[in-house]
Amino acid sequence: MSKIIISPSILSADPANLERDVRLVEEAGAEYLHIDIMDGHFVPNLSYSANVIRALRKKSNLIFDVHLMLQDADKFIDEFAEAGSDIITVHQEAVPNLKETLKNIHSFGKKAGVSLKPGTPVDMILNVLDLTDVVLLMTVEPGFGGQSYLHQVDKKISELYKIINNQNLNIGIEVDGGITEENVNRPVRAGANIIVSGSAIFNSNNIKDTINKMRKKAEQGVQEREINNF
Ligand SMILES: O=C(CO)[C@@H](O)[C@H](O)COP(=O)(O)O
Ligand SMILES: [Co+2]
Repeated sequence: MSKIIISPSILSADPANLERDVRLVEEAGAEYLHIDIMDGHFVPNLSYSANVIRALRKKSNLIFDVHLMLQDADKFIDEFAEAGSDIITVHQEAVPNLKETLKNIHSFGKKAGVSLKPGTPVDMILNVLDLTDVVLLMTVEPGFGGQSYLHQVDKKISELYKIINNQNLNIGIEVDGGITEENVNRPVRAGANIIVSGSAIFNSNNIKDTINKMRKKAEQGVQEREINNF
């Protein structure tokens, strides 16, 4: 069974209680912490800076999964690496020379991710898969938490899953946006193994219970995938 990784997105955490909320998801068994960085240009919203990563690094042993929604990501890789990121993901749509950016991320000893907006085809990253540790498929338009999952991305997830399997590559497939315990089995059935979830986790009454249920439902998705031989 391929291991499911849960990456709670702190965009939906309580900004006045970030340390507490990060501790809650860590105690609940999450493996990653998803940190959205927005610049108001690539996406019409602003969020955290590297300072938040630097501060949380002292408080948490979670794997920091940093999603850069920046028009000028290349300018900031060194800063986000130094601040304590473990995985640094850039958007294919925002980076002029993706190969060089991924090599730069690796030069800091970090894992390199590439993200695609819902409308960007998988073809756009086929030439960089050998430099990629994680592909982050957006299942909403990037910019905001609390949106609804776009089911049309399911096809793209299974397309990528087949490519990765056929080429025997060691690349995680991460999905981000609108994921809840009710729908998580769908992207997993299609091939995803890293699950980002913000509002469904942080707005729930019982974070631990929600993460446990989400993981269980995701594991069912893995079984369904294996049975159907997707
Ligand atoms: O990158 C983004 C949004 O651009 C996400 O990581 C959101 O933070 C996910 O939030 P939910 O859709 O799960 O509420
Ligand atoms: Co994100």
